[in-house]
Amino acid sequence: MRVLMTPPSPHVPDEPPDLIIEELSLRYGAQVLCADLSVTLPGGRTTALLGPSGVGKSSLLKAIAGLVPAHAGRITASDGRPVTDRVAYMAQQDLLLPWLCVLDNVTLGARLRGEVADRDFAHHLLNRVGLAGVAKALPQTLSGGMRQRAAIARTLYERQPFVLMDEPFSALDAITRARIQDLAAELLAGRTVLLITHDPLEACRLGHEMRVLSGLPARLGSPMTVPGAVPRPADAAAVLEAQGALLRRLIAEAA
Ligand SMILES: Nc1ncnc2c1ncn2[C@@H]1O[C@H](COP(=O)(O)OP(=O)(O)OP(=O)(O)O)[C@@H](O)[C@H]1O
Repeated sequence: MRVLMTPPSPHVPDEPPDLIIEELSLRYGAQVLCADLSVTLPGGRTTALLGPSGVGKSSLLKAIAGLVPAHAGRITASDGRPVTDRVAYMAQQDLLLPWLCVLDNVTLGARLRGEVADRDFAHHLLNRVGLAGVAKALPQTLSGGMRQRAAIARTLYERQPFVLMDEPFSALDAITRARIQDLAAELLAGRTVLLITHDPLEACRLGHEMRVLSGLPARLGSPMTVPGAVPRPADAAAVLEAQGALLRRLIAEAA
């Protein structure tokens, strides 16, 4: 029988590092996405990042992960250690390897690092995301939402101090989404998380702070916060109020 409680994570640092972005400039050829962008993502907290399509949210995430080169600027950790080799990154596309079963996709990072895979933890995660019955299935036999849950399990399996998630719950139905959001909040406690979402309610449920990226070149609005511990109940008055305020800010920024 698989354990039902989350095993203690050996990788949560005592003092989760801040992620510090200084004077960052990102470009694709002549297209300038951002210039002189500076922000500190607080250690051990989840920052929800919203903004119009095409503003550069995914590119920012990829730059932090080291997948897109910065034209100028610095991305560092407050503990002075490197960032890119301590990042768990979940892209918009699930990037599951089609020739590996779900379980082997979840433990892929360990295999790539030459570590012995923690199969108990992987099974635990698959159980928690509702995929215990398809651990041995190939990704192409799963629905879009199931594939996304497998990718979430793979990201949570990594237990890195920095977690970057690009619209991780977008393919999930409303009930599954709420359940997996709760699981993510539980397992991401103590991590420094940047979560891209287009859903103001999701941002207000999961974010210790919310930021809106807008404009060309893009700039970040001041942080918004909501009282209460995450994950916040979707129907809490403070969450609904913040959701409205966030939506108004998104509309104002788009005008
Ligand atoms: N590899 C690339 N080469 C050239 N241009 C790119 C590349 N990736 C993204 N872009 C462009 O950069 C801009 C920002 O894209 P990005 O995907 O970062 O935006 P986004 O805010 O994440 O959008 P969405 O919310 O739709 O996912 C867009 O104009 C996009 O076309």
